[in-house]
Amino acid sequence: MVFKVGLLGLGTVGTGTAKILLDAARRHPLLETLEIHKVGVRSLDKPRAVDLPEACLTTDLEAIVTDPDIDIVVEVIGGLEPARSLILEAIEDGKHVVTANKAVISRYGNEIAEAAKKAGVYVLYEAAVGGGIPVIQPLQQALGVNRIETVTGIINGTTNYILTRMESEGGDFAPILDDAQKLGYAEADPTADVDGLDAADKIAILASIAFGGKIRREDVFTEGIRNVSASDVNYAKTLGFVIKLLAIAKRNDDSDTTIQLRVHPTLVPLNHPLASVNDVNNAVLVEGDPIGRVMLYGPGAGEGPTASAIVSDVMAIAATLHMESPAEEKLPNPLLSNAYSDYKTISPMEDLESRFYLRLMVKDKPGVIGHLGDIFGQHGLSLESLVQIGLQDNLAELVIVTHEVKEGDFQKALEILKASSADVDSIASVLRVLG
Ligand SMILES: NC(=O)C1=CN([C@@H]2O[C@H](COP(=O)(O)OP(=O)(O)OC[C@H]3O[C@@H](n4cnc5c(N)ncnc54)[C@H](OP(=O)(O)O)[C@@H]3O)[C@@H](O)[C@H]2O)C=CC1
Ligand SMILES: N[C@@H](CC=O)C(=O)O
Ligand code: NA
Repeated sequence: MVFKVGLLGLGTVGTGTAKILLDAARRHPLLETLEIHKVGVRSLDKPRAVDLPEACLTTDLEAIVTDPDIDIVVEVIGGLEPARSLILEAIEDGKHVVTANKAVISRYGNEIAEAAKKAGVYVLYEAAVGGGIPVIQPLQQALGVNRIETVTGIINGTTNYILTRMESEGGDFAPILDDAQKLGYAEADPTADVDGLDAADKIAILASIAFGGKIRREDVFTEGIRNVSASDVNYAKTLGFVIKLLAIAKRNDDSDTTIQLRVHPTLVPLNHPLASVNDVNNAVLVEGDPIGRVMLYGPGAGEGPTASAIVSDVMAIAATLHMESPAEEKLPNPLLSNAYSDYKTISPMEDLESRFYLRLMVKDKPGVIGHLGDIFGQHGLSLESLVQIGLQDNLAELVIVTHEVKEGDFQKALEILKASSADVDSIASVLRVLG
């Protein structure tokens, strides 16, 4: 069974989406059931970073959303129009829709949801918030049993990238914004990022899901980062804070219907979990009852991460189509069942490479360190650092960190060390070092 995808847009996100769909190997087997049928763009002459049959490309986007062969429409052209109308037309034509368009979903999500319900199709938008981080689906499903109290997010990659570089390099945001645009993080009009509008779109979407109600987009209090200067960033640092553009949705304690909803630059204490979310990364901190705090963290923008979210939504729809197809009727949902036929081969531990931390007590006499060095050298083991920590009862405590070495070679060297009783009194501890 093959499901056909109509892709509207082949810019940053569209290109990433096409790359995944054209290279399904070693991904979820459902991706093998998906095929790009048509791709809608504005200009046919632009060079493209993906190889698609020329006949695939068209500037006639209406023809894609009404093409009877297409099952799923992916909208990644951005902007309000014609994106909104194309989504509605696709729905009316009985197609499922996947979109990354937070501007459209935050403003017209209710109209779109009504139309989708009437037509009996799905509209999914995981890519619209937090780029590649699964945020929408966890809020709807895995965290759905919780009574959500607060959703606090760093949900604009461009401004987080700018603020992080302002903090690490000093300087104002204009030249750094140029880099964010080149990296494909920023919106076509980066005002939406810098002035907090993009984050406001996203928190409106999250609040609606977290608190189970419609949100009027214009109700989100919004302040961007334009007025945050290099001096503010520096003073904040001196006081033990970092400045982040936070989007906050909070249920008022005494109310089931009233919530707070705002986006503004905020001084975040350095020990807060959101303080270490840097560069283009986003994070959404969810506080709920009974789960407590959960933080969803990862790349919030860019070609690959955003495409990952798009294709995961397409795959979720393919799973439902798969179950509805007459040949497969009564099969379980392929996303909820694991039926693997082959075992994976696990590499033997002795072949794995890692760095090691070693603490040992050695005799305090000349030539010991040279002898240890010989043993390590014979096993291809080079040292990153060696520190003598202290001396007591004629024993010196040495702490060693090795460079990467095969586990098997390290263990052989360790056996010889243990047996070198003339030099080594005892091995106090051996730990593996990450990275
Ligand atoms: N970039 C990112 O990191 C993220 C983006 N998003 C969202 O994804 C969507 C797409 O963003 P992005 O890929 O960055 O945008 P780009 O500007 O890179 O790409 C837009 C694409 O849509 C096509 N297009 C635009 N308008 C029309 C039109 N009227 N008719 C036909 N084709 C059109 C363009 O065609 P052509 O190539 O011919 O110019 C281009 O291929 C937006 O909604 C954005 O908010 C969400 C998360 C992250
Ligand atoms: N411009 C947005 C792109 C993803 O939504 C951002 O910078 O986060
Ligand atoms: Na996401």
